[in-house]
Amino acid sequence: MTSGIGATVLGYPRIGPRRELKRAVEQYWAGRIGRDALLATAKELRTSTWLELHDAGLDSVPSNTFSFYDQVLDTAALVGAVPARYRQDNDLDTYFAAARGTDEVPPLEMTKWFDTNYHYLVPEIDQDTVFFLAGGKPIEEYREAKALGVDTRPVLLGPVTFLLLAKGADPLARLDDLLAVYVELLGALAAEGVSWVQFDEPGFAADRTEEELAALGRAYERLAAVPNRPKLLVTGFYGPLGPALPVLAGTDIEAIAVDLVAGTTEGIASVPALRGKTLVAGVIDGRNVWRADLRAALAKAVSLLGAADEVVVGTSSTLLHVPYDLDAETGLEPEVRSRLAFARQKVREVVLLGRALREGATGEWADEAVQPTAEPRRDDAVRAKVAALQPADRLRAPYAERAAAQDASLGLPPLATTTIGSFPQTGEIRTARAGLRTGDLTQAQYDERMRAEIARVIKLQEDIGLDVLVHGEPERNDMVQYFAEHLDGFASTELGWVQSYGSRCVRPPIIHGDVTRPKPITVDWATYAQSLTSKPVKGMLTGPVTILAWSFVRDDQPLGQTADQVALALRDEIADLEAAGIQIIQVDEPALRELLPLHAADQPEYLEWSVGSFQLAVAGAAPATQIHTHLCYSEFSEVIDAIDGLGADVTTIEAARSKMEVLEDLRATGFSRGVGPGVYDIHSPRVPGQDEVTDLVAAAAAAVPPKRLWINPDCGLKTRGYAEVEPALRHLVTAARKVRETLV
Ligand SMILES: CN1c2c(nc(N)[nH]c2=O)NC[C@@H]1CNc1ccc(C(=O)N[C@@H](CCC(=O)N[C@@H](CCC(=O)N[C@@H](CCC(=O)O)C(=O)O)C(=O)O)C(=O)O)cc1
Ligand SMILES: N[C@@H](CCS)C(=O)O
Ligand SMILES: [Zn+2]
Repeated sequence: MTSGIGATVLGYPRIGPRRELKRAVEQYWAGRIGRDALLATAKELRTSTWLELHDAGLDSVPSNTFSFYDQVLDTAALVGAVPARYRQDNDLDTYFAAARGTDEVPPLEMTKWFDTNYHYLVPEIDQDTVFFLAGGKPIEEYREAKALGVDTRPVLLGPVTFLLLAKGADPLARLDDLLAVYVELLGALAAEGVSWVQFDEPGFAADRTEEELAALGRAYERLAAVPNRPKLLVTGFYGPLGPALPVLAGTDIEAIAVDLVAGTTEGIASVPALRGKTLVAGVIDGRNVWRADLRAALAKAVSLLGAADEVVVGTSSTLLHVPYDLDAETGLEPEVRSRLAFARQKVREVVLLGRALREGATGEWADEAVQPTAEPRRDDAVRAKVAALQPADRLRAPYAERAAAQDASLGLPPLATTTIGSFPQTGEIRTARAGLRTGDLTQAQYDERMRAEIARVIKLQEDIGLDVLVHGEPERNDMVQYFAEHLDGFASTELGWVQSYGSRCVRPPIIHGDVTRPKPITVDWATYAQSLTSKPVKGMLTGPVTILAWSFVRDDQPLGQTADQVALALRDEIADLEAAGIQIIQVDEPALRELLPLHAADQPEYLEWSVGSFQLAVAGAAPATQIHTHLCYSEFSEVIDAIDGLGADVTTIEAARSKMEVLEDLRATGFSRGVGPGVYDIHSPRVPGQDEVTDLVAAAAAAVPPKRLWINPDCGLKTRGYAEVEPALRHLVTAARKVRETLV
């Protein structure tokens, strides 16, 4: 009755413990290393991952979790669905062209991967897409691991989720054609001697229609019917599988993995078709960094014994979203460290639990399970403030009153031009920050360099002719981490890198206790910038929802309570900026959509606390202070009402990359305040031509009254270089002027 799968993790980080892949890929793009050197780095990373997971004692080790950029693009490449316009001399360059665009063609659209801070490239699938087995990545990686003595379990993005994530005319209608490729692939994997294959179907952790559920059932019936195939494990992480669980259980696959952190054990035992299958109980949190309560996790797994033929232990999701190794961190306070587990530590938790489930809760497991953990930092003053909050604390003056006060004090033209905040993070800026870290620069020397950079950026914006300026955020390593480093209740890591998209990584801070602001954070930089120009300079803050979304958040109290603590800190910061003479303040909330629960039933509660915390942060601002917010990286149609509810005076939003699709949503909701749909896609190195930007500005002007329309890029410019940014911003300002001239 052994399943042969046993304790396992559903996926693993791939960027490298020291971001080796990021460096190699970026050097390859810059032409500084060749293809062989890049491939060698990739191989070393895969090798060390497989050996580490194998040596740690996992019963089954996943493969094909490596990616040069994104697993969804990998899947498109595997099934021959990379659009022909990206074709280059070789497959690797075609792949990177689709990810990053070329001088001639923009890249594939990129958007949020479920409710995470990872971003995937959106496949384009329609009736003309010709699917075929175009690559052998899963087979090659299986062979590579086998040569090291590790018999792995290839992981594939499931065919139904792949189509659900695609854009085009009814991608799901192409399921049968796509399945033919998966069938061929399963045959090829079987011929290699593969014993298990994992199919990820996270699309089914969200609400799905009957038709989509039927497609899921049909897909796995078909794959299970392949003769002499490997055994099939289907996963559905980031939430409960809900009605998809009986559908999958009704097929002839061998195993199903359930997320028992975002979901519960409820209802699982009542799916009779699970008997005869293996259930991978995802009891170790793949998304957060808290050390598991091993006894509670074991109890959860034990409660499912009998629900299936066999129950084994796993992570709740892939470990892609957590850092590699807690042991690499040297600066964490012992109390905080005692509460944490990163990917490597989670593997150990899985191994220990697997043994405890099989052999009994004794020995090493028992010792580990009773290790004490520290209590979270407590601040009674902030707790009392949150407890005493009233609805009025989240209310601003009516918009009409605010708009009149702002018109009078700011006097901005129609189609006012601005940027989203950051200017390029140049090598010099990053070297200066590295110098501050190592002691090569004193704090005073570092501050001086940042001021010089701010002065340069202000002069450049004046020269380009922008209407509302920014200080450029040179002093920020990241828009969330920077604030975390200046607030109490947060911890930062040195090497806790997590992939955000492609080669771009973040180090999510850890909110381990009550949050307070010891002193003003941004005021000196903003006032210095304002002192250099007569144009208004926007103060720049990150909002409470985004700070939570891009951090690892304590799980011992409701998220709304933690968000309100962060909001109170930001409210004090806004008061200090206003007092220092800053008239426009932007509070970025790019992650508002990201945290939206996947199930509609859970969404109202989320929207209440998230919108409420933003309102709490900004509601202390005077009517004449113009509050901007900025959103990007997502489809926003689902939360357009919530965006309205934030009560910002101006909302800048990503639009260029999706060719202004958001304008239709804005029109449909009757959005009545200032809005800046992005007219420059900053995710691509490509500089948009003058006519292209002018066309986008004209399209925006046709959809939004000129007085309320702002002209800006899609997002901040920190990932770009000046060679691209300067001409693009000049095109943007010229486009705004041209369209302004057409207004009567
Ligand atoms: C807007 N986005 C963000 C998201 N999440 C965030 N937490 N932050 C965001 O801005 N999610 C959605 C989007 C898209 N995502 C990203 C994510 C990441 C980047 C990005 O540019 N990341 C940088 C790292 C930024 C950083 O922390 N920089 C530090 C350290 C820099 C560094 O590598 N230093 C070197 C030494 C210096 C040198 O020689 O260069 C080192 O440590 O070895 C800093 O500036 O101090 C990345 O490089 O991946 C963009 C959008
Ligand atoms: N102010 C930030 C927002 C990014 S979403 C920036 O400009 O980088
Ligand atoms: Zn943005």
